[in-house]
Amino acid sequence: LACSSKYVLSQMHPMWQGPLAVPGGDRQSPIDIVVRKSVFDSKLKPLVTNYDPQTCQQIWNNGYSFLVEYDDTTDKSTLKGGPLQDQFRLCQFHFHWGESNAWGSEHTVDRRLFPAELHLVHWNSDKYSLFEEAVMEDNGLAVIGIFLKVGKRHEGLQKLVDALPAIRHKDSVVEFTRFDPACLLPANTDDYWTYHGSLTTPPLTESVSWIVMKQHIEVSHDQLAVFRSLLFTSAEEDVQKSMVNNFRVQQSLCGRTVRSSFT
Ligand SMILES: N/C(=N\S(N)(=O)=O)N1CCCC1
Ligand SMILES: [Zn+2]
Repeated sequence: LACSSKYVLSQMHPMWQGPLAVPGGDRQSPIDIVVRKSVFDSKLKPLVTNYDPQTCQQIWNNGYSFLVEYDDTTDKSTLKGGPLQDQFRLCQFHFHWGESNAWGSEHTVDRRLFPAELHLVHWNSDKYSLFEEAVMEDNGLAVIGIFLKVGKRHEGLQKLVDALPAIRHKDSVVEFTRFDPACLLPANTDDYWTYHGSLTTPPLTESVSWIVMKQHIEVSHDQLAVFRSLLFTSAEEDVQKSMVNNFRVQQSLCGRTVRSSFT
């Protein structure tokens, strides 16, 4: 992928409407994290998350993934520390996964694919007053990426899995309350990689400080199978398409440095 051109065509997943010209295009996501090329930065701090389960509002199928949305009208669920200078507000989290356990994540580590990846999306509430503003700015967003591996059942995830059959079709939404996203964080949140990148779905804006956790979480095969029972398509459409492989292809690093918080 040419990194110098003003506009690059991003190889969007076939499910997405054709190639999309992306402004700038030299700090796109996801990427492969080449561990031996990452640079340890001793100034990187531990992440500080402060999530209030009372701000959890709804879960819905947006036709790309399913999202759990939080009330971000106040600073009740926040992220700070890590590589961040400011305080960020949690607005939603969602996942990307494959049709098989062999692939599904957006980021890779030394080309290693995981069956799924969780993204917790936050926006800079010190500098902006709405997500929609922050999404256009260099330091507007911070997304925590967490890899999922197939193994033991994730008890905290089950409440979310049980809600999925109610949002099988695109644009379906159900109330979803009192869910603490902290239960989805790995035990160790001190070890992470961080780099400047973009959203991995439209509008693909280059406004994201990515924080990719080194430690994965485990979910059961059956829990992932329920993710795959979701549909890309709305109830009215004649042909129903399984919601799988909703990940973007890897983008060029274009000279960026990935920093690590650990040696
Ligand atoms: N692509 C996105 N997040 S991601 N996959 O880059 O974390 N989003 C699109 C609008 C809100 C978040
Ligand atoms: Zn995502």
